[in-house]
Amino acid sequence: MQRIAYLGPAGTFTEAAVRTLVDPDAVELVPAATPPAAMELVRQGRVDAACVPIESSVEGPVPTTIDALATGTRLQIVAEAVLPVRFSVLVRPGTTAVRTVHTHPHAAAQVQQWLAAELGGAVLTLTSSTAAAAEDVAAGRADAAVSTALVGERLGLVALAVDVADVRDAETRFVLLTTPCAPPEPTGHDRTSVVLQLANTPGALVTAMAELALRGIDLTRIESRPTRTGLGTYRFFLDCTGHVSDPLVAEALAALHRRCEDVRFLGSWPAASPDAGTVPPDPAGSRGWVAGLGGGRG
Ligand SMILES: O=C(O)C(=O)C[C@]1(C(=O)O)C=C[C@@H](O)C=C1
Repeated sequence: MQRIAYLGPAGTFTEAAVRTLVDPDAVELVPAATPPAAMELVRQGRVDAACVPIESSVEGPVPTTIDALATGTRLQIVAEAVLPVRFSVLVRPGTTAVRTVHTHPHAAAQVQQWLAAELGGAVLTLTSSTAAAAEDVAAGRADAAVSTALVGERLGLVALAVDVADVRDAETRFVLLTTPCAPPEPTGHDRTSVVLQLANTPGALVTAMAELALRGIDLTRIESRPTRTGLGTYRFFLDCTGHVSDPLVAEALAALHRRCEDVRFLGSWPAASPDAGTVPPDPAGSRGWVAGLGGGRG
């Protein structure tokens, strides 16, 4: 039976995400304390894959996830899920006063206005996940948790408020990671991701991005993170539409490989929403034209 690690404990949004990506009855789900810990289990061969949050529509990237993708042995994204994120504020039955609130940093950022308005005096403590926060409430270590309705039911907590979110329609993207493998077959609505290490020369980033732009490939996300080797030294995370087997994407990746000090391929996988678009298939037949020149044609 395949073993899949996820950001636990049971009841996190990440568990809900992994359940949409794999058949939960056909795999063993293994909770891990943090995204890097889940990813390390894959690197050590102790699980077959890991599901971790990577991006929130409100808070942007999940730094621990993307840093762990850029360092250590390479892992590859093979699938993604995008889930709507709505929080419940959970307390033990009979709670009358809330002096302490526990939650995950991304959840805190998504409910800060609500917390200020409704539980202004309460002290906020950050936890490794929303489910860990709910476990703290059940164990009496906190008065309230910003968490999921599901985990509240599991732990016998009651909701002080449901559907709490400063920003309506917030979503989080989760990815399923494995050791390097042949990417899933292209679907026509795929996403490709790389991490670039660029020389510190004028125009290095803009020329790297131009390799995508000139080929009509849509850049869907760009992120920079410090390499931690000195001030002002960053690596860049680029997501674009298309699949490594699309000739234009392959050409762009080859060009990036020539231009950059290092390119780490993070995978090509089916996009969760079809808005990922497609990459033009070389409509002018330019590749065939060049190939023909070698044979004296054209
Ligand atoms: O704590 C959880 O339930 C998670 O799955 C993590 C996570 C995140 O890292 O963004 C997922 C979605 C919410 O935005 C809050 C927390």
